[in-house]
Amino acid sequence: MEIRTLADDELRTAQTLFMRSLHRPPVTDEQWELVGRSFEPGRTWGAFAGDVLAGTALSWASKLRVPGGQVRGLAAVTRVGVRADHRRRGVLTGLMRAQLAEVAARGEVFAGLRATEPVIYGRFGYGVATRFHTVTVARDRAVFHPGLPATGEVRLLDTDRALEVLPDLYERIVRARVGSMARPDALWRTSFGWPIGTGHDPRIAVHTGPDGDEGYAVFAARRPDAGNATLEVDDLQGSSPAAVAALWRFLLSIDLVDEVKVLSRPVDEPVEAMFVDQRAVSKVVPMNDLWLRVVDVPEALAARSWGGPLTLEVRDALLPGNTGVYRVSESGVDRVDAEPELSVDVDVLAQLYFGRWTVSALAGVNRLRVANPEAAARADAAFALPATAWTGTFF
Ligand SMILES: CC(=O)SCCNC(=O)CCNC(=O)[C@H](O)C(C)(C)COP(=O)(O)OP(=O)(O)OC[C@H]1O[C@@H](n2cnc3c(N)ncnc32)[C@H](O)[C@@H]1OP(=O)(O)O
Repeated sequence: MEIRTLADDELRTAQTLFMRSLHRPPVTDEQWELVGRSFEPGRTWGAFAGDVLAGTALSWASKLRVPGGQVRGLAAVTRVGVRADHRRRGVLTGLMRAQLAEVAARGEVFAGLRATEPVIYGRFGYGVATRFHTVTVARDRAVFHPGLPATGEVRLLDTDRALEVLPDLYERIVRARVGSMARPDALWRTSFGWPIGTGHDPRIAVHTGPDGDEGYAVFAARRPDAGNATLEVDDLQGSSPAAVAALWRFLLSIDLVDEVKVLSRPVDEPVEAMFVDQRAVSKVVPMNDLWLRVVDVPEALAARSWGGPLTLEVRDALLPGNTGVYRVSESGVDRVDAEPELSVDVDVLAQLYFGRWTVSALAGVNRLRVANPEAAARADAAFALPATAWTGTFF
């Protein structure tokens, strides 16, 4: 099997392979006009069995905001697929190894992805780092609490104008949010259900408050055969609770709608508390958000804030340069020759990094090793975050 980055004239074959692997038809010529521009140079991998392209994976250059507020390079991995007649022969394994080496060579500290199936990526060192809630509100019960902020105005934008407004607005909104990622241009253009023949017809609402644009929602109506529609909101972002509330007010004011379903909200957002009758929130479904791979362990440890000192061992079979014992604290990170208080595999580090789990919780199910109960408490304090992380971007 030969594994190498693809040339420009091989990208459409790779796109077709990926679409087929998700049981979707190849892109049309018209769609390719758009999709063809969403590959970043030198970042699309192919695995060849003889002349046949058997598998592919790509990444986009992005950035991730870590605990404490610093940002570091993130390879946003997507369009992973292996031909149905070449599965379970190590094609993905070869692609993942090559891609991780590439990401490390680029100096990107993290790789991240959204997984179709949770069993695929743990073996390559990825772990679920953040979670989100899909929230559905029934319109007939949705009476807002009288104290809920009601500020500003909402206007609808067409797609072209939205592509000018939303990228900057998004970057401003997430500036303070730990776990958020920068959205590559390709993502805005292709992965947002923009009308590229999917039958999806998204509309865009922007909220303006006293200081200008403060939030937006991208939504589309799914109409059942009989009755009113469900408004499916693919993306809702606001710079403050007031901006988010204003967008909920707008979405729930739209006629011929039974319910509003927002795909991704932070797990600690008090949506129920917006309503007089909290049963207005008819469904909350917890989901995996970002699958994280720490590619450069010392840099990732140095970039984030710590709630206390800790001696931590990390084991990484695929990128063995990461394996070692680290002393972390607010004043920095050193490799040390010492007995660790906590030992983790690199996929477990990903699950601790943004506070998805506590060390004590994972010790209870043997996903890591702590030297003693006091060490578990110290490690909990070291990893603790003041606020829940949320990524909230699909790619
Ligand atoms: C970020 C994204 O783009 S997510 C999209 C991922 N793509 C898809 O889901 C499309 C459909 N699926 C596929 O194309 C392929 O089945 C892939 C990419 C998931 C796996 O590719 P393969 O080349 O078959 O994987 P590979 O042979 O390297 O498997 C490595 C190991 O993972 C296991 N594995 C891989 N996929 C799965 C799965 N879906 N379920 C269970 N085990 C799996 C294999 O059994 C193998 O384990 P083993 O070495 O113990 O036997």
